[in-house]
Amino acid sequence: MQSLQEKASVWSGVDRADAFAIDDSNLFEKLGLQSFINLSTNFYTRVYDDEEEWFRSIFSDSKKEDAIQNQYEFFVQRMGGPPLYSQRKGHPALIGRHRPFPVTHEAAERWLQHMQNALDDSLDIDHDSKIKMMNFFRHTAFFLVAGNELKNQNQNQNNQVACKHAANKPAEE
Ligand code: HEM
Repeated sequence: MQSLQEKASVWSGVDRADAFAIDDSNLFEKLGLQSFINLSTNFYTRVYDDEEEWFRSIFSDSKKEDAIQNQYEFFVQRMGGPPLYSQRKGHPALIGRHRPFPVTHEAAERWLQHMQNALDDSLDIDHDSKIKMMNFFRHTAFFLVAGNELKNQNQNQNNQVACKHAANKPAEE
């Protein structure tokens, strides 16, 4: 049986090495906190303004400011910065935390389109970092789609899947 990681690679078209090239250097040190805040603010402004109700409604139980903070704190800690997310909320457990949401192939593509547009707007992020981030986002998005399909196959399964998507990278590296 294909693992979630293998499905993520096939569906996203991004292999593991490219997905985790975010670990080849410390993107937090390179870009700084404000770039991550700007990116998540731009991204979620697009999401909450989406003309497609089916997509917008996935986020309707969350306050925009909370969603922005959750996202940039996770990105910061995953890309070499301090563990802001885990200090506040514990392990990211991305599959488990996305359990309530319909993370379909279609939703992943729309999420990624908003993120691509937000990155295109980001003058404070260099081209190489954008490519690395987008590969990580794309692979992770389809990792979540694979987790969503597993959930649908077995509603009672415990989805605590340990994975490199959520591993902390020490700030001093
Ligand atoms: C594939 C399409 C995706 C959909 C439909 C989706 C949907 C959602 C929704 C509805 C939330 C709740 C908003 C909040 O209260 O924070 C959320 C949270 C979150 N998402 Fe996603 N997401 C997707 C992809 C991703 C990807 C690719 C990542 C990481 C690279 C990610 C990381 C997170 C994080 C860290 C949170 C905060 C979780 C929490 O603290 O509860 N998501 N997502």
